[in-house]
Amino acid sequence: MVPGDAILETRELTKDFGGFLAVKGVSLTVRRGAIHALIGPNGAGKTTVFNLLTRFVSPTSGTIHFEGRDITRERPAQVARQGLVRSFQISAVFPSLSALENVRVALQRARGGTFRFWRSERALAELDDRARALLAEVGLEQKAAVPAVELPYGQKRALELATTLALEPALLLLDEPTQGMGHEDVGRVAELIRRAAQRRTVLMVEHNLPVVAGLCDVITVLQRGAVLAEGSYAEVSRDPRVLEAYIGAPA
Ligand SMILES: Nc1ncnc2c1ncn2[C@@H]1O[C@H](COP(=O)(O)OP(=O)(O)OP(=O)(O)O)[C@@H](O)[C@H]1O
Repeated sequence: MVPGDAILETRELTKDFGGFLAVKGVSLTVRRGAIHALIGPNGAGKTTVFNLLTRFVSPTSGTIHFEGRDITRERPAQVARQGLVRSFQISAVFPSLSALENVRVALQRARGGTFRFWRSERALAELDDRARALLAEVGLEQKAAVPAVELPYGQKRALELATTLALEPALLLLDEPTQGMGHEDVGRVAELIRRAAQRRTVLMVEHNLPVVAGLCDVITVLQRGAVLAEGSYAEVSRDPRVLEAYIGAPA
């Protein structure tokens, strides 16, 4: 997908935690269809930006527009319903349920609002096609019957991704999707993100720079709460200010 119009725009987004400016005037444009990374040294404000976007935290000043609509003061659930969804925001994996059951529950929540225990087996079975399609999308079609607790770590993360995709995000926020993974799982998850991004926009916080280099169209570098640089990986990785922020010395 060629990145297009802006799906998300922040203007001068600022968060003051009792005198400490964790986010300072961040104006960020995420283009439709892009895989956009937010990187930066520890404490740069990446998580706070995510919390502002999902409305877990209210900005001190500035605005957030999603799909052209001002969501600056909306509630997290409203924002999620409009399609701005953070992985693990709503979905949680139930360990004793099978992979398929987990995705079915996520689909029910997305469609029905509340978890309706009284739904018949037959009604649940109707969700199976969609649930199986989502499992296939994350490469777990052979694991449908396996209880989530028995899946290895990388597959559990893939299942979490499937339960998030059940919410039909237009913009998927991923918070360090490869954190804590071994080399093999990192490659697999990167491939899953690439696939998921074929029909969606992705904004991710990621510390693994080779993953960012291989996956992301646009990279915004934050430092001390402000945007330091933005561009392709090739551009930002040779920017002396970025090198200095990461290495702590001029290039
Ligand atoms: N609720 C809070 N109250 C006060 N300070 C906070 C709060 N949340 C975050 N901060 C501070 O804001 C700064 C930015 O934190 P944030 O977690 O957004 O950075 P980050 O870029 O996500 O870092 P990391 O890569 O380590 O996760 C840090 O100095 C942090 O201590």
